[in-house]
Amino acid sequence: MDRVVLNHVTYRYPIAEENALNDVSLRIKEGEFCSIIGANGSGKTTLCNVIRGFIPKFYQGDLEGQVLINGRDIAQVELGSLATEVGFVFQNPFTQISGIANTVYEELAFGLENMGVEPDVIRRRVEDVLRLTKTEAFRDRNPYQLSGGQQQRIALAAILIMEQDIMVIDEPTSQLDPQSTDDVFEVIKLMKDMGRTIVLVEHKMEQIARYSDHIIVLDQGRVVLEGTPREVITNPDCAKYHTRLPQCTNIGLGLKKRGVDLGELPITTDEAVGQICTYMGR
Ligand SMILES: Nc1ncnc2c1ncn2[C@@H]1O[C@H](COP(=O)(O)OP(=O)(O)OP(=O)(O)O)[C@@H](O)[C@H]1O
Repeated sequence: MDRVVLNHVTYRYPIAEENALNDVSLRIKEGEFCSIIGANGSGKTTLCNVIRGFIPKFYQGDLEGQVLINGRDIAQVELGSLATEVGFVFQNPFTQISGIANTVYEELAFGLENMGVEPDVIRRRVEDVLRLTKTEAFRDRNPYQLSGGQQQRIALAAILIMEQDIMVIDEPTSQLDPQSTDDVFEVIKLMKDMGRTIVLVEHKMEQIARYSDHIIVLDQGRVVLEGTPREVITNPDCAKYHTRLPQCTNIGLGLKKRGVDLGELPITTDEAVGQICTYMGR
């Protein structure tokens, strides 16, 4: 089943001179990990805002085309109802924290309490999510006193607990160090393993190559490339759209130029290590 479908979506912000999205058509299947990449200003956040219904519900402007979430046209769906199907996390976790919870435990319980979920069920779900996201150590800490990486994991835990099908996650690691980035990707992978559909905007190509099922490349509001990580990353046009290739792919290309052919271009470190070992007869 397709969780997200866009048919010929074009959108222009109020008083903007250019369209932010131009005739975008795409499909994101149930359980798929789909990454959106592209240069600054290519329309990634705008696309996220379309999928979570903020365009056209909060943003005015001209929207053409059709957006289906779980088969329903969002033009006919209330934002409140959409919020039960689409969860989202954005770049700055600080802005996601409710500001009224004294502890991480209360922060995680907050959304469920608002929905009137039974206290026993809330306790069980909070415990489960703390365990699954390996954030038990923070349970009694004030969310504002956590580091950026820890806050981002709590922001992800807070949407995981809501049990929506579709997770829209926009540049969650842009302010994080490498270890925190890995921790955040582990939580996103956990969401995928739990069957959630992931729509991720990211610039970190190593992680995108490793975790995604599908990559969509945007350029000036258009879908210019899409496919599996291998199809997109090894496409010679990929770099043209101001996307960086994974380091191991660059190394593969560099070796090829010097006459060392490893076979298929590696897109992950593990692949590169395997190919180099084979080449060296190890
Ligand atoms: N609220 C707004 N009003 C008018 N124009 C906007 C608004 N938000 C974004 N835009 C414009 O729409 C286009 C797409 O912006 P968007 O933020 O979706 O790109 P992006 O790919 O997410 O960029 P980045 O990587 O910098 O976050 C840009 O030209 C941007 O200037």
